[in-house]
Amino acid sequence: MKVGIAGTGAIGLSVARALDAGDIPGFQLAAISARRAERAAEVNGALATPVSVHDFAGLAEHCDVIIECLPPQLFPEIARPVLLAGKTLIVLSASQLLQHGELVDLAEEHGGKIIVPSGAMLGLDALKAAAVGTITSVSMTTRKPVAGLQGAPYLVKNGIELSGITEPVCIMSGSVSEIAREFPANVNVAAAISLAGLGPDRTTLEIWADPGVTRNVHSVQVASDSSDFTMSIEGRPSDENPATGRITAQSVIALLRQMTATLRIGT
Ligand SMILES: NC(=O)C1=CN([C@@H]2O[C@H](COP(=O)(O)OP(=O)(O)OC[C@H]3O[C@@H](n4cnc5c(N)ncnc54)[C@H](OP(=O)(O)O)[C@@H]3O)[C@@H](O)[C@H]2O)C=CC1
Ligand SMILES: O=C([O-])CC(=O)C(=O)O
Repeated sequence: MKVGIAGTGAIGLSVARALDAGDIPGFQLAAISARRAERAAEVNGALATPVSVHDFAGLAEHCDVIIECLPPQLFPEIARPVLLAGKTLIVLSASQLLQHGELVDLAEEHGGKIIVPSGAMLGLDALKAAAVGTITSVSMTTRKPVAGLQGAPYLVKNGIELSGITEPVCIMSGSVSEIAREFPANVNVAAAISLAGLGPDRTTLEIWADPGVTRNVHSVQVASDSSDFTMSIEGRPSDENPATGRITAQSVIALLRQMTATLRIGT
């Protein structure tokens, strides 16, 4: 299958390299999309087999599977042409699905598929299994280094300055739906958890800026009629973007490998 990568930053570049190295059987990197021609040239320079560069419509036309690794606000621009063409869209900016439910309808109408990888989170398998029964509560806490939150629209709008903090500060708490509107680049994990479990209105979230952590730390507590469980992950930052955990790109590679695997483990 031909893969197109939209956005070649921390996640996109890592996945492009794995495809280029032949580490994902059954999938071939066919095209990329970049904001700047220099970036596209830089990425192609790092690949053994350079690929063509397209705009989003071109990726939709030339590829079977398109991996969205873009700044969150561009999500509808890539999702529309891909889903209209009935192709498969792998979504990293998962928070955007909460605001763009119409794109799921578009996929349904045109035979497109939307896949949200586990990304920087764990335990989506157990949560989906619990959701077959009755989940009573899902509560999540995310702690981030201050640098990972700088520039978030909510902080800018409310004039919240975090650079001098010496103690952890709870920046916002509420439902995932409420928080996703204010922190689009910081709640992809929470969005995926909510979509796998109780839904964004009933999944609660606290976001902390913590000067004592150097990694994103996500903890989730689940209560259900089949099981109660607690999950926690400390993601090591990627080299290219300290706000993005290194495991995120690895999760996409694992997802692609699983799509063609004979032996498949986990939900
Ligand atoms: N689901 C999950 O668990 C996780 C999801 N994410 C999300 O995944 C997404 C990607 O993350 P990450 O790779 O770290 O982000 P980066 O900022 O590292 O990369 C984004 C890339 O998109 C490029 N880009 C910007 N505009 C365009 C455009 N118009 N056309 C093509 N490319 C463009 C940027 O180029 P340039 O540098 O030139 O602007 C950059 O190379 C983000 O939304 C992030 O929030 C992140 C971590 C975990
Ligand atoms: O932990 C990460 O790598 C990124 C993150 O918080 C998110 O996108 O929700």
